[in-house]
Amino acid sequence: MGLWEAFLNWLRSLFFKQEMELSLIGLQNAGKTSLVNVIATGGYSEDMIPTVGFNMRKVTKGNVTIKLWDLGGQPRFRSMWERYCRAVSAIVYDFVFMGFRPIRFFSQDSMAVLVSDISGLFCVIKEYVVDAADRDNLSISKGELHDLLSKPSLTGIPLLVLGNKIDKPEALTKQSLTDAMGLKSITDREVCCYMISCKNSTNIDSVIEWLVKHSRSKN
Ligand SMILES: Nc1nc2c(ncn2[C@@H]2O[C@H](COP(=O)(O)OP(=O)(O)OP(=O)(O)O)[C@@H](O)[C@H]2O)c(=O)[nH]1
Ligand SMILES: [Mg+2]
Repeated sequence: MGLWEAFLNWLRSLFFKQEMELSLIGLQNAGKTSLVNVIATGGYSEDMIPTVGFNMRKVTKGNVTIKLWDLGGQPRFRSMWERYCRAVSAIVYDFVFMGFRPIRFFSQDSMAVLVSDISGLFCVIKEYVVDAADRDNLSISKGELHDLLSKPSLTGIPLLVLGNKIDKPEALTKQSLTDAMGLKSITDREVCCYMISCKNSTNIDSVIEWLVKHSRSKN
């Protein structure tokens, strides 16, 4: 960035403070709190405590202040997702890719692992990964997102879908994620998808850029 441009940005920041409010949702263990940490401080830890209820954190990037609602992903906290998504500038839906290398139906089996996180019965459902029943669970997972988006209170709110943990070899491709979650069928709002790794800070810049772009003027 040239000196002149930096000066202009500084001048702009004095007069045009931007702010945005963001809800981070997704299944337990998806990496939501890790993403908040990476955005806020660049720090990453393997040793995380599941979020109970929610945490709120304010992060400032340039002249943009981002208020992040980091919601718990465990089943008992999911009923509050809608409440915390109302009136925010954008929804970020965070996915986890983990588990085992499936034998068949690569993307679906991987997503079935994701579904197992919804149920909170990871060990039990893990055994169904290559079973046809898991494909039913995949549609439940997809249903979670589409169900949330169908709430009238969330009409038109832009959606950023993040496929996290792409550092893992079993991670889905962006195309598989898009297909598996039926993202193409969402036509009533802006939808964007990035594949990220909090661990390696992959594509975190793009996420921040998207957030800053979607912030709104305070004055
Ligand atoms: N390999 C890998 N692990 C990650 C990544 N991001 C997060 N994790 C790990 O995933 C686990 C869960 O991360 P959290 O950030 O606590 O997940 P969460 O979505 O906040 O979970 P809840 O608060 O229960 O909803 C931790 O062990 C993290 O270290 C990543 O990019 N790659
Ligand atoms: Mg958390």
